[in-house]
Amino acid sequence: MPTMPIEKYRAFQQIDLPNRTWPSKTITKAPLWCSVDLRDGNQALIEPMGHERKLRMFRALVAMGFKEIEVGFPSASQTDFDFTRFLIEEGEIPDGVTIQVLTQAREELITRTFESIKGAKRAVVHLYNSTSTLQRRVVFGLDREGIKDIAVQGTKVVKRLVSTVPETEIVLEYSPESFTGTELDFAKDVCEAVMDVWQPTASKPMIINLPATVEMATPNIYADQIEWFARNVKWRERYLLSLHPHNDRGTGVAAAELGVMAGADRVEGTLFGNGERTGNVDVVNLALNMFTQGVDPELVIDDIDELRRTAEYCNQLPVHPRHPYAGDLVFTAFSGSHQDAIKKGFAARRSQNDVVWEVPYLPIDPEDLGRSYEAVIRVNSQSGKGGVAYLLEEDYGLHLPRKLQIEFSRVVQNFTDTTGKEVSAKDLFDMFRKEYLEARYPLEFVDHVTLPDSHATEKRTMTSHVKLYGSSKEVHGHGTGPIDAFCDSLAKELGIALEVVDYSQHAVGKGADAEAVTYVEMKGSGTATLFGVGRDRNVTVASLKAVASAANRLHAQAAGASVAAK
Ligand SMILES: CC(=O)SCCNC(=O)CCNC(=O)[C@H](O)C(C)(C)COP(=O)(O)OP(=O)(O)OC[C@H]1O[C@@H](n2cnc3c(N)ncnc32)[C@H](O)[C@@H]1OP(=O)(O)O
Ligand SMILES: CC(C)C(=O)C(=O)O
Ligand SMILES: [Mg+2]
Repeated sequence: MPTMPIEKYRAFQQIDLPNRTWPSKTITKAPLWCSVDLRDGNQALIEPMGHERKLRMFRALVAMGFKEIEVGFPSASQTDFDFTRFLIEEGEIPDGVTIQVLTQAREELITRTFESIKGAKRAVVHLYNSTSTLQRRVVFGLDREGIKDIAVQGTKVVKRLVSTVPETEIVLEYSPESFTGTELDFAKDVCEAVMDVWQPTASKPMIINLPATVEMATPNIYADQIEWFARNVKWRERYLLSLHPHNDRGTGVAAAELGVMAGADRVEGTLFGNGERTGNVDVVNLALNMFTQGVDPELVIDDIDELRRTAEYCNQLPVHPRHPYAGDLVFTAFSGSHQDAIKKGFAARRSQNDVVWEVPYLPIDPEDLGRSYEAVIRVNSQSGKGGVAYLLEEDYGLHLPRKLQIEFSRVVQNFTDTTGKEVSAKDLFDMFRKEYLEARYPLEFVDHVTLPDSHATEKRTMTSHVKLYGSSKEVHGHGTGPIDAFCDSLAKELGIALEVVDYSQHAVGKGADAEAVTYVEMKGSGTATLFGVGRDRNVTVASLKAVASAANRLHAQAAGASVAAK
């Protein structure tokens, strides 16, 4: 017994194209892009764009470098008509940019459409009628000839009206709407009939747009349909073959890519895939896919966050946090092993000065899209030491030794496991500060004086002022350096036995603001070691503070708590 009522559905029929060539093609050049945000995207919105939102979107599309922009369906709404007039009358359309307007193949609608484009230098008049078996039967109640006639009559009207806009160069675009549900021989028949009326030439080609109005099959089938069409429909050099994929099966981008491999010249789509139902094909996704293959996408997408804000404002719809390239979380790694690999990838790039982008788990350099690395690594309970260390390094300039990374990540893990929450870089630094830099109880280092030794040996005597359980004390120690001497004084005068196992130091900041950070790994009376960290403008003071930090942490550990947990 099937789990679902499969008897209600039929498999899409394969296309008979045994010698298909598209599977071995590579995309080496960007197609002509046409944005349909202001029409197809707009018609799918809960609240269609008004003038102000349309203009903001139009300007963003122009700034990106779109050369063709479908600005509306002027015969359908006064807003779209007025907007088209506004663009023309206010000189908003830069040279090299062509507006496109959609119309059904109905005379009164085409006439109104022509009224909307008067005065434009160039305009694509996009004529459509549905040709699929289903729509022929249930929507139009017409046979093939009847449907072809709608297309032919519509084209004749367009041709006749060209003389009403003498200052405008008209390009005809014809869409056999619901192409993917149309028999290929019939799509050919209709499109050739339209071409017979329009008489395109190689120097003045028309556009034939083959929409996956509804995505009905796997993307290879769409590619087969496109290749079949390009090979079998006459006058290939007299028309630009355009794709208009929708995303019903979630494969709109794949369909467009395979369609381009199959010979398409042009792609219609929207920013971030807004559009009817599951959307139109996402042109940003497509363009950036090309970019990651070293192909010039011929669209500027260097501030993807701003572009996303524009789309979200105009469409009044959010872009999903995991949306390819654009989502808030797509350049973010929470998981420990990914963070570790990304951190190493960045370090390798820095040391090798590589031109070619190769960082594990990051298919594109976020900086190319105007996104910073800051958000790349984020820390929650799934994260490891690498992510924690990365954030402290990137945001606070702290280069934690590897063993300290492991030690501190336990403190972080304890917190994230308990709260279940993400921790920001600032949270991490606060934890680090409390755990190490502010570990001042019971021992606080106050200051020190190093005295020249009267016996001219290598050792020196150092007097330090400390507080122990809040009481000021002066202690004296002997050693080859300040750390050595300080440990000596702590052991002899306060009974705190400490041994330095490892030591490292680096500067944070530059010039007058520079500070030293010292990390000391120390051993108390037991065998386990732990770290102390000190920070100060004075290099020696930073080291002595680090020793005190370690002493306090050993004390806290002996008492069964981390300093941060107190
Ligand atoms: C796949 C796509 O995205 S196609 C674009 C769809 N976009 C839109 O429809 C948005 C704007 N549309 C509208 O505002 C309206 O549909 C209008 C103003 C264009 C037309 O409105 P109406 O005149 O009320 O007609 P409606 O849209 O209901 O169309 C239905 C009629 O047009 C016919 N029709 C539909 N599409 C076409 C077409 N492309 N060419 C010719 N006739 C068509 C239908 O067969 C139907 O005819 P009938 O009334 O004789 O049964
Ligand atoms: C008007 C046509 C091209 C359309 O939007 C579609 O078929 O999806
Ligand atoms: Mg569409």
